[in-house]
Parts: sequence; C-alpha cells; structure tokens
Amino acid sequence: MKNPIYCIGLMSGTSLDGLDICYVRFDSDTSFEILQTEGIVYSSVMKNQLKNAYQMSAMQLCELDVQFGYYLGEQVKLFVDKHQIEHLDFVASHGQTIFHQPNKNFTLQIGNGAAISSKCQQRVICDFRTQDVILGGQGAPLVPIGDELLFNQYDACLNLGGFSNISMNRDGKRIAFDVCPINIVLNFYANQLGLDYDKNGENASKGKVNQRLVEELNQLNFYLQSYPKSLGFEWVETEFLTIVEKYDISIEDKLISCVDHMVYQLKLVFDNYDINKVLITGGGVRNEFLISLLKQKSSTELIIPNDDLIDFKEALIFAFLGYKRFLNQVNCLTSVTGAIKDHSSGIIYEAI
Ligand SMILES: Nc1ncnc2c1ncn2[C@@H]1O[C@H](COP(=O)(O)OP(=O)(O)OP(=O)(O)O)[C@@H](O)[C@H]1O
Ligand SMILES: CC(=O)N[C@H]1[C@@H]2OC[C@@H](O2)[C@@H](O)[C@@H]1O[C@H](C)C(=O)O
Repeated sequence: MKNPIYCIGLMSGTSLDGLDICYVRFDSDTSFEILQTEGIVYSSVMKNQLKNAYQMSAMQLCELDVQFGYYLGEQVKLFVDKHQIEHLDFVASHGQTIFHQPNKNFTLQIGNGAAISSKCQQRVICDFRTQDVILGGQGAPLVPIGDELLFNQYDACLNLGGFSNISMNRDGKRIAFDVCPINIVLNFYANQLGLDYDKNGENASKGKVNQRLVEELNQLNFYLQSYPKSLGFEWVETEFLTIVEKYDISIEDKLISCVDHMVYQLKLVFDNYDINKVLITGGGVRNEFLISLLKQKSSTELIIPNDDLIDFKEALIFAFLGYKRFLNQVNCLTSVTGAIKDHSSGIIYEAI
C-alpha cells in the first residue's frame, strides 16, 4: 500500500453556505492529520444558481454541472497555490446534491469531475453516491465508514448540517441514517427575514412554540420508518414545508417550532439507541439556541470538538472515501445504505 497519501476533500453541503476544503494526510486506514482547511463562501449568484438548479432545464443543468466543476477546480488551484502544496495524490469532491431519490435509484451531485480535473490538473475522484443507489442503497449517509474508522472512540457521531445524520456501531456493524432536516429548514425561514441563517438561533428564541405544528411534524411518515433511510430537498419541499406553511404564524414561531421538533427527533434517537455520549459536528453546533435546548431536554453528553472538525469533518471524510476508492477498497457499507453489497464507489478522472 502506498502510504502516506495526501488528498484534498471538497464538500458542498445541502445548506448551500459554501465550499469546505480540507487538505489531509492519511498514514493508514485509521490515522490522519488535517494539514490545511478553508471555507469559501458562495457569492449570492452562485448560491441562487445552485438553489434553483432543481428547476432548470436539462440543458441549463448540464451547463451548470460543467461551470460548477470549473469553479471547484479553480478553487483547488487557488488553495494549492496559496498553501504551496507539493504533495497531492488526488482531490475527492462531493459535488452539490440537486436531486436525491434513492427509491427511484437516482441521485445527482453536480460539479463535473472532468472539469475539476482539467482546471486544477489533478486526479479527481467524485460521484460517490450513484453506484450505491443503483445497487439498491440509500446513497447516503456516506460518512459513517469514516466515523467508524477515524472516530471510533465515540459511541456515535452526529452531524448537524443541512440535514442531521447519525452513525454508530450495533452488533458489530456500522449503522446510520438521516435523522431530520436542520439548517436547510432554518435557513429557509431565516431567508424570509432577509438573513442567510438564524445566527445562534436568535430569531427562533423570540418565537413561541406551536404544539400542534410540532406534533404534526413529528408524525411525518419518514420518522416512522426504520433505517436505512435518507432525506433529500424534495422531501423538505413537498412534505415538511407543506405542513409548516399551513400554519398562519410568525416566522419566529415557525423557527422555534421547527427547532423544538428537531430536538424532539434527536432526543428520540438518543433514547432509542441508548446513546450516552455523541460527537457532534456541522454548522448546527454553532446554533446556541438549538444546542442549549438539546442539552436541556436530553441527558446524552454532547461532545463538541475543535473548530476544524466542527466545520470540516465531512470534507475530511470525503477525502477518506476517495482514499479508499483510490486503493480500490470498500467505502460504501451495505449495513449503512442497504445496497446489495459492500462496494468501492466513486469515479476517477486522471489528470491529463
Ligand atoms: N452561529 C450560527 N448560528 C446558527 N446557525 C449557524 C451558525 N453558524 C453556522 N450555522 C448554520 O450552519 C450551516 C452550515 O452548516 P454545514 O456547513 O454543516 O452545512 P452543510 O455543509 O450544508 O452540511 P451537510 O452537507 O451535512 O448538509 C449554515 O448554513 C447555518 O445554517
Ligand atoms: C444526498 C445528500 O447529499 N445527502 C447529504 C445531506 O446532508 C446531510 C445528510 O443529507 C447526508 O445524508 C448527506 O451528506 C453526508 C455528508 C453523508 O453522505 O454522510
């Protein structure tokens, strides 16, 4: 095996706040060191294009796929130059999820790998989810194999991103699933107040919980299903927001009711799976109101790591998925996604 391996992980998450870049060295399957990180905030033009992509024509979407790929490649180039990176085996890119319907065997992440590679002149590994959904899996979450191998000192790992997902070991196997939406919904309502996001949950904290709304949200069919299961924007739009929008209440009341619902769902998972201690990462960790409510309502100990791990754990783990793909080793677990077998997923574009 060729170790150490140096790679860059790129994560463009569902919250659409920007691009997370993580340069990391893997010394083995279980040992890594983060060498550099950087968060690039998207311009409002870029954000709107990505946000509206699901409504574009096929031709417009193809164009955006390539343009976004060039953009990602350019960001890699700037990052490599800025940090004078000499060792780089590959770039692993998640891309931006536009559609995610695993039950119909499709999921789409744009940010064309060939375009990234041609722009930054590096080997690129991308498209990590498609093979899994074709093999009958959920195609998400994919970070759990990284949680298992790189963060096995924790009972469970919870990510509070656009959606929240959790992973843990059960009977010697890794299991994982998406829990509920978080920032994708909170940002939607913050946008209606003219904000990118509800900083520290300040607006939510001014609202009054609407119990009927919370109860209705808690009865959504997704919550009754057992794992493997994953969420996509389509579900938020057609199911979640449709319910919230039936209520003629203030934005602050919607925000706090959604937060109350999220805390309820997270606590339910902690209780159902007997989780005593959980590592939590993702931008939601910075939402003081959400975290204080979670601490108040649940006795599970929340372990909050350093800033690099809060913000870049997903980019790090996509680099790790790339590492496993590069070595032609399993990076998608059937115990997590429900695909017919464990497999090594991702498309490799060599630098030309
Ligand atoms: N101080 C803060 N207060 C409240 N929310 C915050 C704060 N800082 C960040 N956030 C939220 O975190 C979001 C970014 O989180 P993160 O980067 O984990 O999302 P993501 O990359 O889209 O995640 P995923 O891929 O898991 O969906 C922001 O859009 C915002 O909603
Ligand atoms: C389809 C898709 O992009 N899903 C994301 C999303 O954001 C969080 C949650 O929903 C998770 O399922 C997944 O991302 C993480 C990085 C994962 O695959 O593990």
